[in-house]
Amino acid sequence: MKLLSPAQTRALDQATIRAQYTTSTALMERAADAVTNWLLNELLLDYDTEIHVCCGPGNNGGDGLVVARNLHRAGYRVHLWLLPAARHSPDFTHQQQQLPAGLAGQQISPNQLPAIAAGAVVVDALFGTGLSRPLEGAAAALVRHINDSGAMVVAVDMPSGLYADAPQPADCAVVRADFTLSFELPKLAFLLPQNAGFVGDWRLLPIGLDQEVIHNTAVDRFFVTADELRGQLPKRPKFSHKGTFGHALLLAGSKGKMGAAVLATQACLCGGAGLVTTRVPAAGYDILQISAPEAMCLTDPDTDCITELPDLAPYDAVGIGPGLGQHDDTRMVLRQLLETAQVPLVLDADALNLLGAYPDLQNLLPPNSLLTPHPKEFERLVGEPARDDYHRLDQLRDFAGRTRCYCVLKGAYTALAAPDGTLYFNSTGNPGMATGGSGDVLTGLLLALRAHRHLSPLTAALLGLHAHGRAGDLALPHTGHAGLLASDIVRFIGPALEELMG
Ligand SMILES: NC(=O)C1=CN([C@@H]2O[C@H](COP(=O)(O)OP(=O)(O)OC[C@H]3O[C@@H](n4cnc5c(N)ncnc54)[C@H](OP(=O)(O)O)[C@@H]3O)[C@@H](O)[C@H]2O)[C@H](O)CC1
Ligand SMILES: [K+]
Repeated sequence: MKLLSPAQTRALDQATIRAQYTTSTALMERAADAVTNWLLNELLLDYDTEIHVCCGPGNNGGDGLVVARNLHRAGYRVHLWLLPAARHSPDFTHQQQQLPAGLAGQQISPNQLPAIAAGAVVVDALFGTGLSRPLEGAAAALVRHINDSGAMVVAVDMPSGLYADAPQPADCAVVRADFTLSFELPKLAFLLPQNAGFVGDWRLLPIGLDQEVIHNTAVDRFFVTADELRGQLPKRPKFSHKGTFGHALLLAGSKGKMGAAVLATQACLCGGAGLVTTRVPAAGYDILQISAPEAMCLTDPDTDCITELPDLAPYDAVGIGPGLGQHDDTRMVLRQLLETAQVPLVLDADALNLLGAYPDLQNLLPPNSLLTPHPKEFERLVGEPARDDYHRLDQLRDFAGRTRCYCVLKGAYTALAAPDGTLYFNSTGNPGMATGGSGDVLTGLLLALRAHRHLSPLTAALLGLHAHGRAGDLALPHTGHAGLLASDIVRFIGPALEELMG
């Protein structure tokens, strides 16, 4: 799915109106009907609940007027509150004229705010994608009042006060919604941790916006759904053999962190690599052979860390990092790998920390390498803390462009930046996956997909990120959030990949 800017969203509305020979009022009614239906069918409003619909001066407010009218007609207890404004949008004015006699909107002011009981529902239709500056005066006072009320808050399109794709100054008033009901496509703001408390759970309501226009709108950021990935993992041909799916080499493990090597190895096996060889320090030999008998084990001469790079000739892809440690000799192995590798690389954990501590190594990164930092590792990699989540995305793009690599930023809605600066956000996963070893599993899975001979670097990365989160989602009913372990993710990699197969 494309993540459009507010200007692109406006253009899409207009194009839809032209393409479908409809009017902006009719489109507004579609949007408002979708919100009304969601409130009735998903929130299961009951007739005793007090519903406060708060409307701003633009089309977001217009949506609210129609929702209020719909609910009033259906017999619900609706209170309608309007913000004072010098100008209203034409559609707002039109909808205001359509209000039934029993539903008069009352204007609020900073000293006259509505009484909102904790058991009430607030429909926030103050501002949507047309927000042009931070909220002040009556709007800010009403938003703070709503946030303090304890009522259930449902935001129409956007939580009011939040920008769709840019940071707002600290301390400005933003609605803290329980649910945000957005039309057709998500907004970038919904995917960033700093906005989670404002957006709440978000849902997309289809309103029949023109698909051809969406298709023709150029964007450089996407929210990647299962529908878009399904079929992209080639089916295994009947006469395939283990050589068909590549031979992966993993360099992982150090004293006390051999489990990371095990998890990444298991994930690589479950990710479908034809053969997996794992290089571990000598002390890891028994551990790996017992816990991953399907993999081959190459031991390093050193007991506790990796000090020598094996011959790379047999391998189709190399992964390095899980549990690796940052010993000087290990760093030399990393340098040698970056200098000599002719096959795809996946770099994680301590390999990234070494790249951060010795930035000259970054110049050696072969193009199309895949790096998988979490935000702290990413900060070490770029050597500068991000001002906010938007700035971090800029840094991610810059890094991918500068190194000509694919760089992941792990988290809820894990982001991937491609060398051309395009951003892709993953749609799967759950908070139970924030657990030790989860990243090692991702590395192993991505390594398997990079060893696959028929996947582009981008497709391999997107499939891997999706399948990793989906495996966690499939494990969740069996484990619960707290009980979800990295090894549970491994168990469900196979079923998650099966869903994506052509
Ligand atoms: N396809 C769709 O997504 C559809 C969306 N719809 C709904 O329309 C809104 C967008 O409507 P728009 O009128 O463009 O914008 P808003 O309603 O968000 O607000 C614009 C008005 O608010 C004023 N404004 C902006 N910022 C502030 C502020 N901080 N304080 C006070 N007033 C503010 C703005 O005035 P300007 O001075 O900036 O001109 C406008 O008057 C979208 O979010 C959906 O809810 C359609 O209904 C259907 C299709
Ligand atoms: K809103």
